[in-house]
Amino acid sequence: MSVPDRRRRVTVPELSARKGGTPIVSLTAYTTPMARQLDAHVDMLLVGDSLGMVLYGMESTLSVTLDMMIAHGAAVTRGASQACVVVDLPFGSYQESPEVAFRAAARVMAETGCAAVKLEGGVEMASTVAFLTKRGIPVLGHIGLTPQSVNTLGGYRARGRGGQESNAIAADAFAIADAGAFAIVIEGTVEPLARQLTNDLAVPTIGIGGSPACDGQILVTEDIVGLFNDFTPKFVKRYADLGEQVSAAARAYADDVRARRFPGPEHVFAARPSGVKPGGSTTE
Ligand SMILES: Nc1nc(=O)c2c([nH]1)NC[C@@H]1CN(c3ccc(C(=O)N[C@@H](CCC(=O)O)C(=O)O)cc3)CN21
Ligand SMILES: CC(C)C(=O)C(=O)O
Ligand SMILES: [Mg+2]
Repeated sequence: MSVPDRRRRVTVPELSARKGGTPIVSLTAYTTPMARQLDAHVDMLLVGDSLGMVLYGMESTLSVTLDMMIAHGAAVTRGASQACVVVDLPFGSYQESPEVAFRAAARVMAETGCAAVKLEGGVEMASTVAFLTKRGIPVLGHIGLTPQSVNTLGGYRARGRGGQESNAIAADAFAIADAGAFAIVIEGTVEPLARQLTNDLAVPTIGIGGSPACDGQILVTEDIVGLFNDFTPKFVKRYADLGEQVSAAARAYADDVRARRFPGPEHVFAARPSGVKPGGSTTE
């Protein structure tokens, strides 16, 4: 139960085929070094627009641009050779029309080398999901707590409490699945609804504050390793405290410099390199 044995990249159809099987394991990645660390351990890497909040200190995901997603998407595909890489379409790049969405998604696919895009929304986005999938762009759906709608939802609160909201989220899920999404992220949604949708949909569900019943799980990597501490959603489990380790390293380095313990002799370029043969030439 550690590193899956793979030589090649996980494909989108392979993710779809995991419905009801071994849970799909997914994490976010925004950079090459993090992608390299995660690649062997997960089935899918998501370049999430959460990078606006996690890497750039933005208040929400609404200010993230298509150029930012493309730069980080390309960085992640350079660091990953095994996991399926999916890139979020940012707010404003796809909501206007299927044609506008296709233009944005085609840039993402061509300029990052990712395998699929993710977009937020339900019934209102179904025609766009169909437009993209029919033209060769696999789409991962995202319903429930959709952070790009934080202003209409009124905050990052759990969804699906109450019959009307529950029915609306179910309609969203079926609309996106019927439109051809290869899987659907269910975020911040009460367990009974996430469980029912997982049972009723033919495509895999990937939960983030969904439920253990989902066909897979996803979290923001910085949340689980303690590198993002502005807020911690209830659905996050902490696996490491790298933020504390970074602080400790910086503190130790600062102490060393101030006490003149660093740099030591081993960190200094000598005037004459030590590897010179007697009487021989150097490569200087
Ligand atoms: N680092 C990070 N992790 C995420 O999971 C994440 C992002 N950023 N950015 C985009 C969205 C925003 N998300 C969020 C943000 C806050 C809460 C949160 O604080 N939820 C509270 C309840 C808040 C309320 O009731 O108003 C909780 O207890 O979970 C949840 C999800 C999920 N996504
Ligand atoms: C957490 C996931 C689902 C996401 O959309 C993001 O990271 O932006
Ligand atoms: Mg996102």
